Amino acid sequence: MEGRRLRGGFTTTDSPPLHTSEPLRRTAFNRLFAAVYFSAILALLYRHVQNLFLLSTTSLLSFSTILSLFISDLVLAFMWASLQALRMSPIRRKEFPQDLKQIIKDEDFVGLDVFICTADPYKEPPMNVVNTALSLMAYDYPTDKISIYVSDDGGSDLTLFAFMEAAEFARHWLPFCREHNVMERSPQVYFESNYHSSSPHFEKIKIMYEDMKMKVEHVMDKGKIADEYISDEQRRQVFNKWIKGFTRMNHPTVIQIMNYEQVILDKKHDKDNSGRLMPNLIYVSREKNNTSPHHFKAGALNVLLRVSAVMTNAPIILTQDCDMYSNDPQTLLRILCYLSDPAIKSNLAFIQFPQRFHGLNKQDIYACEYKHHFQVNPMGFDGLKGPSYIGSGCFFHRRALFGGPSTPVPPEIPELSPDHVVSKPIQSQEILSLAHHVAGCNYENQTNWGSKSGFRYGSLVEDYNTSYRLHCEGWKSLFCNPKRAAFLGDVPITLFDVLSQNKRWCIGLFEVAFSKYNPLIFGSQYMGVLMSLAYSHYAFWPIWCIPVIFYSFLPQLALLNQFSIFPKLSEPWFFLYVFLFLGAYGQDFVEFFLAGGTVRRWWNCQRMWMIRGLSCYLFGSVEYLLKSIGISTHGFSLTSKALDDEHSKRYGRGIFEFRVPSPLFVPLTMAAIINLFSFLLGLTAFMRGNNMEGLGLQMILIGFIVLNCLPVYGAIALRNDAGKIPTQITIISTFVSVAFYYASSLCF
Ligand SMILES: O=c1ccn([C@@H]2O[C@H](COP(=O)(O)OP(=O)(O)O[C@H]3O[C@H](CO)[C@@H](O)[C@H](O)[C@H]3O)[C@@H](O)[C@H]2O)c(=O)[nH]1
Ligand SMILES: [Mn+2]
Repeated sequence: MEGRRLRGGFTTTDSPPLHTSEPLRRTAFNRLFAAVYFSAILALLYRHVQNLFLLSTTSLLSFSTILSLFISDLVLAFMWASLQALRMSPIRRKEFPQDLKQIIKDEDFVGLDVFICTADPYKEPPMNVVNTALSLMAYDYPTDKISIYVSDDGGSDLTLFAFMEAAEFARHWLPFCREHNVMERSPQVYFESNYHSSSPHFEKIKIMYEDMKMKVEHVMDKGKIADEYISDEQRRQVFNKWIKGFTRMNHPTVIQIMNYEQVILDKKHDKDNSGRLMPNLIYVSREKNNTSPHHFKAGALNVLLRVSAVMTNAPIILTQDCDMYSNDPQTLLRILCYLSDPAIKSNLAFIQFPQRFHGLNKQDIYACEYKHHFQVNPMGFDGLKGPSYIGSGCFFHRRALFGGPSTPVPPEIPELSPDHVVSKPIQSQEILSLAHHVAGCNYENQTNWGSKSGFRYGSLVEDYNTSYRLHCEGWKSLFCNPKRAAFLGDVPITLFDVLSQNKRWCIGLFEVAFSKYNPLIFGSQYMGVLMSLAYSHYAFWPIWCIPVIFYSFLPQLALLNQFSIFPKLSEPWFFLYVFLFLGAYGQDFVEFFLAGGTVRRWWNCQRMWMIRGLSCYLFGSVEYLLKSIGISTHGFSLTSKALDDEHSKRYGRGIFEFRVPSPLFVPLTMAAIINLFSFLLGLTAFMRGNNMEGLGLQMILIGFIVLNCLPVYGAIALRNDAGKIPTQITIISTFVSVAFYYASSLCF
């Protein structure tokens, strides 16, 4: 494959290619560097083993110190080695949607069912969810081929109300976008952008939008729908379903097909104000009760999979988080470039777009862009069997969710089969009652849902888990990363939210790592060594906490006791350490930079890696452990997408927001304190002219960590705003640090 430009998407020999792929130029370097770096790792491990067993003067203390460093370095080595799988054959793809029209006709465009998940109207404001839906409805695509399904796990009449209003607005918004060739199809983004249309329609549509927004926000403020907003008997009947005892965890199924003119039209699609057909818009809140497991987002997606099968059964499905609006109306044309290529279509499970975000601050202080995870590593996966699914911005072949390419798993009723043709209008009674039936909370009992078909259960990272299992079944996937982001979403803007989100991922990843489907053992039999290594890299993500914690405390406590644990500056081994450090950080930087990153953002990214190591990787591992012995039951802690003015301002200025008195911050605060004190002590010893040769490497490491902790010092001592580290966290951390110091001085 190397060196050759792969062309695909031909239907006749002289038509232009619809997509190409080429290997990244750095591939050869990556392989060479991996060989060199691997030798260096072996040398380091050799040194540890030698120290462990061959030194005659080994005391218990130095033995356990060396052992700790050895374990840490083994973990680092494993994480490094598994990552190399993604550096072996990365590729970059390009598609040419402008040539599509020459090859396929409008009527050949495939049907698309869009799934949008939302789960809490207060953490995920309905106006945002509505904007996401509107942006997707307004794709440049035959509108009658699109159906939007909204899953509301919050079971909220407020969200439903917002969608009823949105349906009204959509009748005007869609033709407006077409006529004015609007690029920003999320109305919120469009009206906020500096662009001002001279069209008389502009003011009119803006007023309509503001009017809708005002109504929805009013309803949100009041927490209920005022009578004056219930315009007719039909709406009243819908909202009457929210009777006393209807809670988000306990309620019957609500399925509401939006009709754009508030009259039921017995046909497949409604029309917009210019007479064009409108996409279907369907609100689904699945049945819930306190006794049946609902499997969080995976459960919600499986309900949509079934409800949509009964109603429209489009062969392509787009899964979308409620904050991820469409930023490019042409995205569907891009995916058609792949779908129309018979050479890749047959075993292609999904096409994944990267998650990209709006509203990141300039330096991305919490490294929420996840550039490696969402943009760099998927290219590495793409050169193997394809990227993993990341929950949003992913186009599935419906068929891929029903067994392997050559081993189909038929659903329990024929109406759910991917080949089933829907012949009745979606408003018909039979369709509606079947849809309610398949959305019931006991429907999945004794079926393959969540195990052999649909989105897979058993992990809080249902996305990772599902694609892993699909790849094991023999499916492939591909990564599509156009210059203009296809989707843009929200990022959490407080450190606590970021770390809680990461903690959930850690628990979910461990749930896969320590299941019978462990990617190293099970995965390697079905996907090959490289894919299995790549998936393992993520499955074992939380074990980063082992080296991060050891390296944040051990050399520091040793230095406080004048104890040397690394080679002297004059020894050749010193250069090995320097090479290993610079090599890993250097390569990481180059990849980040080549993917369009800045130096500051990279710096923050490596800082966040350290912070995560000292918080969520550790707490996630502990929580996973407690969960597996039945002590805690961790649910899906939703990431808040609601913006608070004061937070937003500080975030915009790049200031860390701690605020919450959470134990998550204790190890980090301790590391900051201990590193600072050991650094100061080392510095004074150096000024006094003590011989520091044996402690040189320790000082360099500590200096690096202190630099990384600068925002933490500010948040402990120099700030007075509400976002600083809460005083009790500082006090606890100081006490524990002092205790650590005393304990260490007894040992060293
Ligand atoms: O019981 C639930 C819980 C969550 N969600 C939805 O799942 C989506 C993701 O939740 P969010 O709180 O935004 O989590 P993130 O950590 O930001 O999401 C990332 O990680 C998740 C796995 O943990 C993936 O599902 C997401 O697609 C991916 O963007 C949202 O649309 C939620 O409404 C549900 O529908 N039901
Ligand atoms: Mn999210």
